[in-house]
Amino acid sequence: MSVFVVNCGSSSLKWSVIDVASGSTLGSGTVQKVVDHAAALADVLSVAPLDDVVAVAHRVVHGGERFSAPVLINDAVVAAIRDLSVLAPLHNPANADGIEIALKALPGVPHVAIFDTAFHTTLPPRAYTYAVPRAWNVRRYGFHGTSHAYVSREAARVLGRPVADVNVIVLHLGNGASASAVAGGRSIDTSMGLTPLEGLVMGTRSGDVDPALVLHLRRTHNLSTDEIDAVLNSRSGLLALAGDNDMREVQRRVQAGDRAAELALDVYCYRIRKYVGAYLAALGGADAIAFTAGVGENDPVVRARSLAGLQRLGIEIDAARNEAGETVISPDRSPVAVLVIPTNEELEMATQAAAVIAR
Ligand SMILES: Nc1ncnc2c1ncn2[C@@H]1O[C@H](COP(=O)(O)OP(=O)(O)O)[C@@H](O)[C@H]1O
Ligand SMILES: CC(=O)OP(=O)(O)O
Ligand SMILES: [Mg+2]
Repeated sequence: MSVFVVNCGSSSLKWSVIDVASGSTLGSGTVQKVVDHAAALADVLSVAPLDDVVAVAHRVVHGGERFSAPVLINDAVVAAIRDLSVLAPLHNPANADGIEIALKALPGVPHVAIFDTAFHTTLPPRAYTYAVPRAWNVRRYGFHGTSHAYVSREAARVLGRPVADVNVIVLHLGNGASASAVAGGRSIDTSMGLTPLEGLVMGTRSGDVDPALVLHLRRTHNLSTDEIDAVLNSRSGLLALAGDNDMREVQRRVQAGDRAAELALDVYCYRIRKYVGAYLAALGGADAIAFTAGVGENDPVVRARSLAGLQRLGIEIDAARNEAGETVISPDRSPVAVLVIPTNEELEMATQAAAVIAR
């Protein structure tokens, strides 16, 4: 029994076929620079091992107030996902396109939507409430929830303790990046907000800025709302500071003595450190800090710089373990375990989709 997992992004289509019982990947791939989602999916369908597929699991970034758990997809669900595009302009339109195309191509199996926001529906009001008029009906949602859920559970497993007993700070550092504070398996705070723009510095996104920056840009640079949106989401972050959104290239430039790249790296890591401090306080102490996703899993420099100087808080990294990318990169005596845990959003999605169709 396998599940076809689809992550249809704005510029790429990632897919895998996961055998749910064993957790093994029967096939996977990424189509980069997708312009025509229908053509890209048709290509994938011709190579993916779909014989035993019992469901299709679709990643959907924004579930808004409406979706707090995975759902079987029907026309109303697709329409609601499209309606949420204003809150995730980089993600939801492509997610919805992918679903519609896959529904046509694979009409014989149930399709399930898995929402990035779902894991964070446990946030308490004090964490999700912005101090703005209630009538605006805005709040923080949080994203990358599938990854934060999987990695926080894996962290407890590595520590050999029940999920309910451990506090974990998860640092998901991929193209998008977010931190979360997970207490006993429940997300109690996370760095992304109403949209996936808030929080950490990302490849092309600014993360936290003074909200008055937007007003300033409108007034003094005469930029339109759409222009500001495009700059903060697609032309900020590492790309704006270092000239490239890929951390590997930023590191190459740092090595070559590029001062702009050095500052970009410094800003990126310092922002992570501030969130670690905030979440240590929010949790009242953590048992583990887990790095995950492309940068978190592969970049020892970012891991070391983000947590440098935190020995007094019980946080330390063993240089050799960090360089080797071991699972536990803190010294054995360390009160807070620092972990490198490869995320597996595909397995998590497949498992959740299988649970939905079993109901
Ligand atoms: N060896 C590496 N060192 C530093 N950064 C890396 C490395 N490998 C991948 N990355 C970074 O990971 C990012 C992609 O992360 P990933 O989790 O795959 O992203 P996505 O959000 O698309 O799933 C790339 O933009 C790249 O900057
Ligand atoms: C929500 C989000 O930022 O997703 P991604 O990292 O895939 O861009
Ligand atoms: Mg990823």
